Amino acid sequence: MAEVRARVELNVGQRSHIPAEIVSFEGLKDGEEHVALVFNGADKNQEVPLIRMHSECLTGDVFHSSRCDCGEQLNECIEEMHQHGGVLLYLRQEGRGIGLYNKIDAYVLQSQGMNTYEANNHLGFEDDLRNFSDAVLMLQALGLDHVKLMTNNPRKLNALRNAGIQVESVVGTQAHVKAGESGNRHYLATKVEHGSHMLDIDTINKPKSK
Ligand SMILES: Nc1nc2c(ncn2[C@@H]2O[C@H](COP(=O)(O)OP(=O)(O)OP(=O)(O)O)[C@@H](O)[C@H]2O)c(=O)[nH]1
Ligand SMILES: [Zn+2]
Repeated sequence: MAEVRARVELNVGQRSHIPAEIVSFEGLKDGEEHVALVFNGADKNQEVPLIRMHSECLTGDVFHSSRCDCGEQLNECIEEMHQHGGVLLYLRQEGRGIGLYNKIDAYVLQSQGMNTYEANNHLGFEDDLRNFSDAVLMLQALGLDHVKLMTNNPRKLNALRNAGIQVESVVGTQAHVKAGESGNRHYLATKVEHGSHMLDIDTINKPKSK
């Protein structure tokens, strides 16, 4: 069991124009400072709020790196939740759980020709070290057991369903394709082929059908 530690208002988004609340927790198990952003009081006002479990990506979320789509997904999610309400779980799972320095080592290998999963394996890590049990604790602490889930990753859906959270529907994020040699097309294609992500990279920056 986890519980809410503190909850306070702040404005977020690229122009700091979107009202939200940030929530911290007691009793999480990973030892990481995961937080939730709540939009429009959705945990209290909505029976089945939209949620997203966003894994931290410093290079994408903060620096908008061309190597991935994380920052664009984060902005898309914040805008969507501004419109419709929702709960964004920001999970401190940098590099799919291997950490920032290891991810940078993986980038070095990717620059030499490996794909994202091969690079992880070469460094001695599994494809994906994330588990979502703290995310489940956070949802439970917020009293959420019925949700709509924003993701393209079937592992996240399965993790919630296996933990007894009712996922009523899944909403995909857009394909945020960045062209060129330093772009993320290969990264996105690898996620589809190897990670079973439900992403149509030929829909470039258009909403997926839901
Ligand atoms: N190890 C490693 N991690 C990466 C790499 N690129 C991005 N990440 C991490 O991947 C995580 C995001 O996971 P993704 O697989 O892109 O997407 P997802 O969160 O599983 O799925 P969505 O919900 O659809 O976004 C973040 O923690 C990033 O830091 C990479 O090349 N190597
Ligand atoms: Zn990223």
